[in-house]
Amino acid sequence: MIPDVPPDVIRLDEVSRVFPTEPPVLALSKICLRVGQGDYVAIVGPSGSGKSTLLNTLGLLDRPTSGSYLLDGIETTTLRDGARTRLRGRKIGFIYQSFHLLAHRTVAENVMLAEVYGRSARAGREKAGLGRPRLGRTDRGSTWNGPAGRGKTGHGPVDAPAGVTVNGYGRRGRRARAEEALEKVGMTHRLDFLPDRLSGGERQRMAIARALMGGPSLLLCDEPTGNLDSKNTGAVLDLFDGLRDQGLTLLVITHEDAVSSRAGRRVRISDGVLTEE
Ligand SMILES: Nc1ncnc2c1ncn2[C@@H]1O[C@H](COP(=O)(O)OP(=O)(O)OP(=O)(O)O)[C@@H](O)[C@H]1O
Repeated sequence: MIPDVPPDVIRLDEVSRVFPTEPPVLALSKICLRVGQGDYVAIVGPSGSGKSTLLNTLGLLDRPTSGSYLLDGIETTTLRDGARTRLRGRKIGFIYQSFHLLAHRTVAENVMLAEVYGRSARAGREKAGLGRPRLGRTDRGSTWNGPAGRGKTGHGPVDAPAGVTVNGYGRRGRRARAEEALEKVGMTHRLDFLPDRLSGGERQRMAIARALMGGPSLLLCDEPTGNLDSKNTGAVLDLFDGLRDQGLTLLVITHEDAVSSRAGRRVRISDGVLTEE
């Protein structure tokens, strides 16, 4: 009998992305890439080589011009926006260099909000045709107001009384899931702190907890240690090792050898062409 082999988490076949500028830019050129469950892959390459375009494509924030992208065995290139957004919400967590935290929300609330708004905020960006996510926009409150909104009273999804559901999720369950995610990153002692009371390393750990909400199978990280000193970089990399050991798949864009040397695999992009190192 043939054993059941799980599909690759990521399978790209001849994926190209051309930006239709004048002249057009070939940002990704016939990229083939297979990444299995629990793989930890560093993406390196010079500025302008296509790293962010690749990450946006993998994160279903951008569509290839041609080629096939299977995520957990699902062909994504032919999915409609709504289906892509739901798939992204279920399977993918994002971590960025700047932590993109809401300044007036506590640690626990920031993490809880990821579950409430994650889908709609990302959908909004995609619909608006915004390539690389710039979450500073959401920090200013434009997108994060979401379907339930937040009046002047501050009464919004996070504040909703226990038992009231927002977007189909109960507040109490959301709080419990946020605490669980924060426990994974060693942040339960800071649940009710505001982000400005946290160190850089703590902020990034909180952002990692936020990315873990919803139980993604894939973490996409864009220079996750770019704002951290070497001690905090080490702590984040230890966390990544632990997540990989639990079966998460990680792809990390990085310029830092300290980071890429911890990954099991390194791929390089030059002028949109990907090669294994
Ligand atoms: N929306 C866009 N329209 C036109 N060209 C674009 C667009 N986004 C990216 N590009 C071009 O595509 C190429 C790849 O860009 P990308 O941002 O993916 O590079 P990168 O490797 O992430 O660079 P960096 O390390 O500086 O962030 C570059 O030549 C860039 O100018």
